[in-house]
Amino acid sequence: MADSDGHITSGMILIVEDNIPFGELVAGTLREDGYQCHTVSTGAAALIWLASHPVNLLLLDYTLVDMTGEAFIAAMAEQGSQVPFVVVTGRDDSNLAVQMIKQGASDFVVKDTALLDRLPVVVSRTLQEAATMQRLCHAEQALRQSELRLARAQRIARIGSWEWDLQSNGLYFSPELFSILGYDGTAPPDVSLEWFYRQINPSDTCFVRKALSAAIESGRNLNQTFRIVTCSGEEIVVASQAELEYDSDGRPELLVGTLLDVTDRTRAEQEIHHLANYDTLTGLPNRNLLHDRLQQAIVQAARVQGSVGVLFLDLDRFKGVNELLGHRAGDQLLRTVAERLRVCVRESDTLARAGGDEFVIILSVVSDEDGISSAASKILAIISEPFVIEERELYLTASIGVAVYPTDGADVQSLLKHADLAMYQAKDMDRNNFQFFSSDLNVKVMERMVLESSLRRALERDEFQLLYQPQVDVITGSVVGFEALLRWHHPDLGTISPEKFIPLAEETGLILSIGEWVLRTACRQAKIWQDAGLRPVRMAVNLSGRQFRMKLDEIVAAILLETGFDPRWLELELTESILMRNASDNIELLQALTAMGCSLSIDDFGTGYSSLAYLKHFPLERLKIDRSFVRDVTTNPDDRAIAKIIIDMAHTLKMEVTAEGVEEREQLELLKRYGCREMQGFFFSRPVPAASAEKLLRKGITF
Ligand SMILES: Nc1nc2c(ncn2[C@@H]2O[C@@H]3COP(=O)(O)O[C@H]4[C@@H](O)[C@H](n5cnc6c(=O)[nH]c(N)nc65)O[C@@H]4COP(=O)(O)O[C@H]3[C@H]2O)c(=O)[nH]1
Repeated sequence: MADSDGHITSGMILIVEDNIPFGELVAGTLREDGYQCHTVSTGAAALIWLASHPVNLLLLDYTLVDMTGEAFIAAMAEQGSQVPFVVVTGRDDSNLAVQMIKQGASDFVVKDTALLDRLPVVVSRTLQEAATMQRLCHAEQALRQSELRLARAQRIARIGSWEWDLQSNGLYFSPELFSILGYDGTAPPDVSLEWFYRQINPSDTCFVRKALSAAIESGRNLNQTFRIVTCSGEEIVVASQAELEYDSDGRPELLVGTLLDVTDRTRAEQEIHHLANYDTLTGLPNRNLLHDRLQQAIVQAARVQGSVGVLFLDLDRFKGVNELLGHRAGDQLLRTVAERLRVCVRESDTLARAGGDEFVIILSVVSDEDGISSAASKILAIISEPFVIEERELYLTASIGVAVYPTDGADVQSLLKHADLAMYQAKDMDRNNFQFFSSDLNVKVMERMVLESSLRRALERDEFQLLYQPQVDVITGSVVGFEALLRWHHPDLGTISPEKFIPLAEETGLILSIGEWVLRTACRQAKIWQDAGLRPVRMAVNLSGRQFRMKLDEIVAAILLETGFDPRWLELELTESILMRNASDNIELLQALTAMGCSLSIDDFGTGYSSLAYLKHFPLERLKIDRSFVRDVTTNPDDRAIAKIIIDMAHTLKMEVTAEGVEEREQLELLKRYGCREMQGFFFSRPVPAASAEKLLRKGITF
């Protein structure tokens, strides 16, 4: 506690005085001022009291009966007591005073007539000084601790720190910074700025110098990454950040910075960049980088009104080589082809592997078609030279399609597509030749050919993805199932809708392998969710007509076995037309599927020509009302009537019913009133990737 003048007027004072009446007199005076006091008459009693009580100040009579003042002070220090003390002595002896202060006394008072008047001031001042000392001590301790913590954190994070005193040009490096520079066991040198510049990779020195000057001139923070050669000769990459501090006149005084070893991170970034942009087999740019380079070439050509030639090369009958000699030989052949092609292109051109046995060459800024023709002829000639693979001589040819910017396309996509189309024409013309794209080509036929050829490769290139659209019980509000919907991410054409490629997949028979992939992926995903402890829900998978005819039950059984998915959660969606085609033959297959435990539903119900009489012969569990009826159900009386009939009919046949394509609350309310309990549509959620579908399943859908 302090009085109005700021004097400390509380605390426990131990008075050591062999003259007991005098000791009590002193205690009484100090008590009047608010202190607590305890009086002892010997040094030994004082030491015992000190050891067991909190004491803020000691008033020590220098001449004790049992020991000298000097011996008492030594004993006090020995027992670890740091209580401040004021010495009271009968003599006014300045030598003694100095000696006492040297021994640690805070003050010195003479036992004379004015003592009792002076004592409260001396006590208060001593307590105040002691409190200040204690605060200082704590602050120093905290500072030391925080410095230690910072040093530890810097050591763990491998962050070095530095300071450059701009006025004296002195440089300070932290121990961690020396350690980054390789001076771990060795003595660090006397650092100077010039010495530091010599540690930097010479190619980077210039910009580091410039960056430091710029930071000082502009006052902006420094943020630079550069290479350093450590004292063991190893090259590392470091990132340095610094900021300027100013003196009281506002002049730059200090540049304070950190330095971090980012070698591992930089290498990982370079590796990721390489993996994302280069083909691992041949080391050539991949499609990703090809797109970037073509874009750059277009921009450059546009600037000078020049042209760009895009050559799309496909090896003829490469598949046969692969099958005959195996994949290892196939890979070796592709690497050799890449090496040969590399020789044919200039530094400014780009040679990329577009996937499989396809390569693309960008001839940037070409003058005319003759230049492109001679490049293409050179390529064909170099490919037709014999290859020796695994001690076998092989002969290969290639077909090349050419598209030219700007005549055949103004952007990356159309140029690649047209070069691809022209390549198909070259293949048609008995291979081993090149063709320029011509807009007279039957584009529709060609486009189909391109689509078909890339569809053939889509599975092996992992270009398919399943999205999942939730099916919701509108009474309870919970997700009761998902419909798996297929997407094709074409590398050039972007995402292609299933409505566009499923018919083609059907015609070409590719739907069998694609459909199997869909079934396997959907079952595997649903099993992953179940294994993760999520509530089991239905997984609905679309089937196409062609799949329906090909031993579907065996395929489904094999996939269920492989994935371990319980068939009672699998629903197979068939369209009306599939069902009604060879209706009687289908019944057997449908029965085999339901015997396995799967359920069946009719998709897009209402759009086909289902015979109601027949419907009841099929082991169907669910009807899905087509979204074309749902769309206008609130406005079109006919659609409303159809929707109502379908719902009633489903119930009569003891079937479940799901409305598809619900986009608005009004549609939901109306269909719910008609007795439709399960719905699906954008109103609840669009089809989403697996991770988002999982979130919907965990958190539910609010509507
Ligand atoms: N306007 C509107 N549309 C909605 C709404 N809710 C859902 N849809 C869309 O409606 C389609 C429902 O699938 P579907 O009738 O089986 O129709 C499917 C199905 O017949 C076929 N399909 C999709 N995936 C596969 C598959 O894996 N195999 C087979 N064979 N066919 C598939 O492609 C069709 C189209 O599929 P998607 O483009 O994914 O289109 C999906 C879905 O995105 C909505 O509220 N409004």
